[in-house]
Amino acid sequence: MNDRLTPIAAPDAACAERVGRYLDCLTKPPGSLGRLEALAVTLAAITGEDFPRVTPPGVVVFAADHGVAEEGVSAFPQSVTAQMVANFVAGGAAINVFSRRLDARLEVVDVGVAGELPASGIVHDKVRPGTANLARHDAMSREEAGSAIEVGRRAAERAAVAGCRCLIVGEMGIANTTASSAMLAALTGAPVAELVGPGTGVAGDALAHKRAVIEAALVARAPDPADPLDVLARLGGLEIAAMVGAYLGAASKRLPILVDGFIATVAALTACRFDPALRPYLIFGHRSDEPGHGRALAALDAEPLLAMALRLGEGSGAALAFPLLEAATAMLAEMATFAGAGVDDRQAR
Ligand SMILES: O=C(O)c1ccc[n+]([C@@H]2O[C@H](COP(=O)([O-])O)[C@@H](O)[C@H]2O)c1
Ligand SMILES: Cc1cc2nc[nH]c2cc1C
Repeated sequence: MNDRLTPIAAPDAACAERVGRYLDCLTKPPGSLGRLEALAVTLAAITGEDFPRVTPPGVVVFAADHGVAEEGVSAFPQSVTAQMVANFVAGGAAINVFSRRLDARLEVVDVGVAGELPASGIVHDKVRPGTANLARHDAMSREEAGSAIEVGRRAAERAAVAGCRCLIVGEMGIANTTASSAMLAALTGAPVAELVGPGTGVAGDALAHKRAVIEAALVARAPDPADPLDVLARLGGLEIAAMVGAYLGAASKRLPILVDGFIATVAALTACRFDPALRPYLIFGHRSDEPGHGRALAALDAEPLLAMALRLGEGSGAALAFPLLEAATAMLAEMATFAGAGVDDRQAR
C-alpha cells in the first residue's frame, strides 16, 4: 500500500548519540532531568536536528460515526458526533481550549459523520456517512478503509506544508471505543473482557451488553489479524483509518507524533502493523482511564508521559503533554554548559 509513497526513514542514530553526549555537558548532574532527556534524544532522532523544534504544533481531529451505535454501546446518542463537530467549529471544546494555549494549528476533518455539519470551518473529506453496524456487517469495504487512510495522509501533508513541527492526532466518534476495543482484541488476541471499558460512561448491564456485542462481532466478522486493512475494514472506523494515515504521513515527513488516548493508540498499533518503521516517531502523551489502553500501550512497548485519569479523546491528552516536548527542546537550546557557565563538572565521587 505504501509503495508509491515516501518511505519512513530510520531515526537518525548519529544525531541521537551527539545529543545524548551534549546533554551531559549541560549544567545538571548527568541524567538528572530523567525522561525529559530521553525525550530530547527521541526528538533529535526523529527530526535529525541537534536542536529540534516542535513549535508550532498541528492538531488534527478526525470525526466519524459508527453504525454499531444502534446497538446501545455508548452512553451518548450518535447525533452527539455531529453536535461536537459544530462545537469544535465554534471553539468551545476542550481541544479548542488546549490548542489555543499551544498556539496550535487546529484542523477538524469530517471523514464520515452521519449528521448535518457546518459548511465552513471544517475540512469536508467524507468517505461515507458513518460505518455499517459491525455487529451485523463489515464496518466498511477495504476500498473505503483505504480511502479513509488517504484522508489522514492528506491532513498530515497539509500540516507539514503549513509548517507544523509536531502532529497531535485526535478523534471524535460516538461508539468508537466499541470499534477500537474489537480491533485491539483482533490485533493482539487479548481477551475482550480485559479490554472493554466504559467509554463515555456505560456501566452495569450496558457494559456487559457492549462486551457481548464485541465478542459476537469478533466471531461473525472473523478478521485476519495479520492483515491490518482487513481488521480496519471489518471492525474499524473511518476516523480510526484516517488516524492511521495521518501517523504514516507525518512520519514520512519526519514529524514527531504525539499520540492521544485509547482510540488513538489502537490506531497507532494498526499503523505500526502496516509499517513498523513508524514506531520510533510515536510519543505517547498520556495513559487513558479506558482499561484497554494499558493493553494497547503494552503491545507497542510504550510508556506515556502523563497519567491524569483522562478519557475524553479529541487529542486532549496529547495536547496537555505537548509542553513537555517544548521543555525538552528548550532545555537543549537554552541551558548553559558546564564550560560556558564556569561550573565544575568533576564529581567529588
Ligand atoms: O481517548 C480515550 O481514551 C477515550 C476514552 C473514552 C472515550 N473517548 C471518546 O468518547 C467517544 C467514544 O466513547 P463511546 O462510549 O461512545 O464509545 C469518542 O468520541 C472518544 O473521543 C475517548
Ligand atoms: C460530549 C462529548 C465530547 C467528546 N469529545 C470526544 N468524545 C466525546 C464524547 C462526548 C459525549
